[in-house]
Amino acid sequence: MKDSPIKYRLIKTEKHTGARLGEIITPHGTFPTPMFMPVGTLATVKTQSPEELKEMGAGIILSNTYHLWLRPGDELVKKAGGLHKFMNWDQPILTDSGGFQVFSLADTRKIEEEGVHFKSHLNGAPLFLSPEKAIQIQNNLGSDIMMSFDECPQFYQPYDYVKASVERTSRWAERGLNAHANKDRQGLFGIVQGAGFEDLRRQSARDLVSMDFPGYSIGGLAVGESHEEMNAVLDFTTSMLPTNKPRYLMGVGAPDSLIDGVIRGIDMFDCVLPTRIARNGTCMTSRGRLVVKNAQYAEDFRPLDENCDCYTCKNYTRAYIRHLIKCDETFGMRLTSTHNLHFLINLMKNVRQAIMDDNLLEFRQDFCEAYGYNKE
Ligand SMILES: CN(C)CCSCc1cc(N)cc2c(=O)[nH]c(N)nc12
Ligand SMILES: [Zn+2]
Repeated sequence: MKDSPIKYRLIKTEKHTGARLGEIITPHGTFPTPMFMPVGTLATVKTQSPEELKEMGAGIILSNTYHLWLRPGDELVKKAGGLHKFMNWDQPILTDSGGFQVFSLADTRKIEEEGVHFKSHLNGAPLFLSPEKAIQIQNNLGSDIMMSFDECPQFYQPYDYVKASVERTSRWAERGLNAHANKDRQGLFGIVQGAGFEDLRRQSARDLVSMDFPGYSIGGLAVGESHEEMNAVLDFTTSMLPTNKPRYLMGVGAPDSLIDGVIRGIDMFDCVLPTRIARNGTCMTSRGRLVVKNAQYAEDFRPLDENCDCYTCKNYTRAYIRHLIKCDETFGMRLTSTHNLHFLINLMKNVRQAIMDDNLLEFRQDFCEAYGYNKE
């Protein structure tokens, strides 16, 4: 896409892996890659203010087409001046297309060439999403990076089902591109599907690359397959994509998956993990997961992570946070969410440095040993 508002600048490739250091330029600012993107499904990254997100180095956040279409409605957000104004976030925003939520949330859905008929997960009302509708909603939201409407098949679906699904997703991508109203202000990514089948991933990538999207998402992963299966798909998929465009691995992930995705040439990641596990007091630390609710921390007056410089670790102890979580105090979830988001954003900062220093594999070895991953 010649005049796309989304530009990728490749700065350096890491000497021993497929990892790359880059930056993505958008109408709302530029962010470095590889980057972890906090998820703000309902126009808020749960418990965090925009100022706190900027403070911790969040370069871009996610929001969600399906959820915002249902509540408060994309027309309302448009009337408010778009998502940036509505949620007081003046940096880049990426929205998913709603496809995934229809397949993961909605009851009784019927997939047709035209689009998907399903029932609202909120009140059971009949709904219909098509590629054109998904693009129109994202145009109304005004996100900087939009996603094509796709089907995310389960990883273990039979070959013939996945083949038909990939071919329909490619047709949907083209329809979405034709329906895109703000090509000068919003970039649209194609989403590569194909489950674990190399030839179907190649067919999907070839179809989408021929449409010249400004960036490409790798979908259909982080849907229950093993870590090894995900890595195997990435091993052959990223090389099918152009090197001068960003690659976004959707729905990933845990610290080891982020590092392994970067090694295989991924630039962008998103996952609800940090805020989701924070709500029940589970924290990611440099020494592995710590469930602060556990009794062993009742009189532990150390920070969650003695190697962390986040607001939570600089000011509060495990004992205090455990007390708040046990009493269902909202501030407890705020503190654990702050720490977990900071942990993944900071991990990506350290990974970018390791790419600069050409020692990403040593970094991975040290990180995984300290975290307790029994890596080979
Ligand atoms: C906030 N996030 C949970 C939502 C953004 S990522 C959602 C998401 C996650 C995963 N794993 C696969 C896919 C996929 O194949 N297609 C789409 N459109 N979205 C996906
Ligand atoms: Zn911390």
